[in-house]
Amino acid sequence: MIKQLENQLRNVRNATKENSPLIHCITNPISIHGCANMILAVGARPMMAEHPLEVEDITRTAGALMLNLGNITDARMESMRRSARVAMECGIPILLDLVGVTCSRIRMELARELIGFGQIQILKGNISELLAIAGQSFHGTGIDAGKEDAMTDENEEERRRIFRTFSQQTGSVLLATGARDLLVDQERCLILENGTTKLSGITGTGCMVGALTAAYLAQKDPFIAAVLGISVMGIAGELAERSSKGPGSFQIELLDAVAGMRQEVLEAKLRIRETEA
Ligand SMILES: Nc1ncnc2c1ncn2[C@@H]1O[C@H](COP(=O)(O)OP(=O)(O)OP(=O)(O)O)[C@@H](O)[C@H]1O
Ligand SMILES: Cc1ncsc1CCO
Repeated sequence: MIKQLENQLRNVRNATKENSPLIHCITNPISIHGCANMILAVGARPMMAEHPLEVEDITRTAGALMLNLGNITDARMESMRRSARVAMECGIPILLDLVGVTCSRIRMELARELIGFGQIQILKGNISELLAIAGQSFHGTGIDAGKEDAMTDENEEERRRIFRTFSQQTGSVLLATGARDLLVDQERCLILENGTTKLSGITGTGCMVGALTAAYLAQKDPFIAAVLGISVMGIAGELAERSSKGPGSFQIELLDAVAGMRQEVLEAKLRIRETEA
C-alpha cells in the first residue's frame, strides 16, 4: 500500500504545482489569511470571495471549492448555498469544513442542507464535529474537540464502523483531525499520527488543513487530497517545532515548512497505518 500511496501523493503534489488550480474559499476572517498562504505554499491559487452576488461566477472558474462554517454570517450562508449549487452543476469538487457544528444549531442545519444537495467530496472537522454530523454523541464545546472524543485504540473499531456507514450515506470522504487523524471512505480507513501539540497553540490550523486539502482536491482524488492535506500539515508542524521559539515564530516556520517540503522528507516522516477492513 505504501509504495502505491507515495506515488499517488507525489503525482498530486506535482500536478498541483504544474496546473496552479484556482481554489475558491468561502471562509471565516479569523484564519482567512493563513488559509490563502497555505494554498499558495503548495502551488495553487487562492480566491477568497464571499459576496452572494459574485460567488457563482467565481466558483464556475475554480478547480475546487472550500466552504468553512467558522464565524458564519447571513451573507456567507447565502453564498455557500449558491456556490455549492454551481459547483455541483459544473462537477467542481467541494470540501465542507464543519467548524462549530457542535456549538451552533444554524451551522448544523446549514451543513445538513449542503450535504443534502448532493455529493460533497470531503467532510472535514475535528473529531467532535465529525461525530456530531454523523448523529453520534460528542463532547466538543465552542470550536474545540472534547478530550473524551479523542481517537484511542479502544474506540478505533467502533469509529471506523460509524464513519464508514456515514461515508456510504453521504458519498463523502471523512477527515477527522486531532492527535490521531482519521480518514475514512466507503472502503478504506487510515490513521495518521503526524503533528505536534504546538499546532493547537495557534489559531486556524484546522482551517489550514482544510485549505491545503482543497488545494489538492482540484486533482479530483478526494482520498489522496485528504491524506496530503493532513500529512503535509502534521509533518510541517513537526519541522517547525524544531526551529521555532514560540507561537509567533512557529507560525512563520510552519508556512516555510509547507512551502519547502521535499517529497523524500514527506515519505520518510509519514506516520500512517491502515486499520483492519
Ligand atoms: N495533540 C496533537 N498532537 C499532534 N497533532 C495535533 C494535535 N492536536 C491537533 N493536531 C494537528 O493539528 C491540526 C489541526 O487539528 P485540530 O483538530 O486541532 O483542528 P481544529 O480544532 O479544527 O483547529 P482550529 O479550530 O484551530 O482551526 C491537524 O493537523 C492535527 O493533526
Ligand atoms: C477562533 C475561531 N472562531 C471561529 S472560526 C475560528 C478559527 C479556527 O477554527
